Amino acid sequence: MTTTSPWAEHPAAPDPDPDLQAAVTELGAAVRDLLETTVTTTVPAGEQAAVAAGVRGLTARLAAATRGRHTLSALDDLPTFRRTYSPVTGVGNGFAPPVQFRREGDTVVGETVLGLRHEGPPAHCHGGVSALLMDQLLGSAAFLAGRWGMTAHLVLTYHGAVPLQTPLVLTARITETSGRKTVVTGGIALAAEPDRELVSGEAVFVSPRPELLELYFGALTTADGSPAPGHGATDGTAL
Ligand SMILES: CCCCCCCCCC(=O)SCCNC(=O)CCNC(=O)[C@H](O)C(C)(C)COP(=O)(O)OP(=O)(O)OC[C@H]1O[C@@H](n2cnc3c(N)ncnc32)[C@H](O)[C@@H]1OP(=O)(O)O
Repeated sequence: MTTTSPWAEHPAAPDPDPDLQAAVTELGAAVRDLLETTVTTTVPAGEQAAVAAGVRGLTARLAAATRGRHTLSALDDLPTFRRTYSPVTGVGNGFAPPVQFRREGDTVVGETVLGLRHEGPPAHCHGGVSALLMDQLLGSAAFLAGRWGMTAHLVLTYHGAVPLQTPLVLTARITETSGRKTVVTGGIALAAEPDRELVSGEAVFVSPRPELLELYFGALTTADGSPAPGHGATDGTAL
């Protein structure tokens, strides 16, 4: 398979600690419920203030040990793009629906249901959240075909409002490949009406030239402090 991923030739990390994976997944789910409930609750002010104090106490417990932005989580792996905290697919990210994408022939498909934490117009998805989903969907289609890249161009058309709390289907396919560039199209539709796209779009993904890879990712380390696969230790001048 032709690949444009700078990490594809590096060995995948071993499977993560199952206890940590389970705990992170459960914490992500609990925070997801919390986020959704904070934007839907109608309990009185005093009760909300009391809950806020409790949440701050829990946050302090988690803050006892944290990582910086140049350190991958212990659950993540670049060669396989295991990304636990993605705002779209990450089981550990409470904002994420989360949605998982899979290949079906030459198409990439994902199903999801959005919540009120994703609201823009009342009862409907925020246009920026649709863009977030589309970026990840189209990027995943490139990745699942072995062609990783960063988003260089993303154009969307909003044909119809995307309802919350309603099953959705996301589909995408590659339309063109050339050198480091991959062009992908796709859309979001109701699961009940998969042929009528509410959002459609096209994106160009470009695997960055080596100088940019070094600038963006040169300082990355794995959770144990080793240089991330594909990157040597740097002087820390990466962005
Ligand atoms: C499971 C994993 C799933 C992953 C999904 C992830 C989805 C989310 C992805 C993201 O959010 S990435 C974050 C948002 N994007 C960025 O921050 C990228 C910012 N832009 C850049 O860093 C650079 O512009 C970029 C790396 C995209 C390209 O820089 P390069 O210097 O490597 O590209 P270069 O100028 O050499 O062009 C290489 C090819 O791409 C083409 N190209 C570059 N920019 C383009 C553009 N904007 N539109 C169309 N084509 C473009 C360019 O014409 C050329 O085509 P040809 O080879 O045919 O001549």
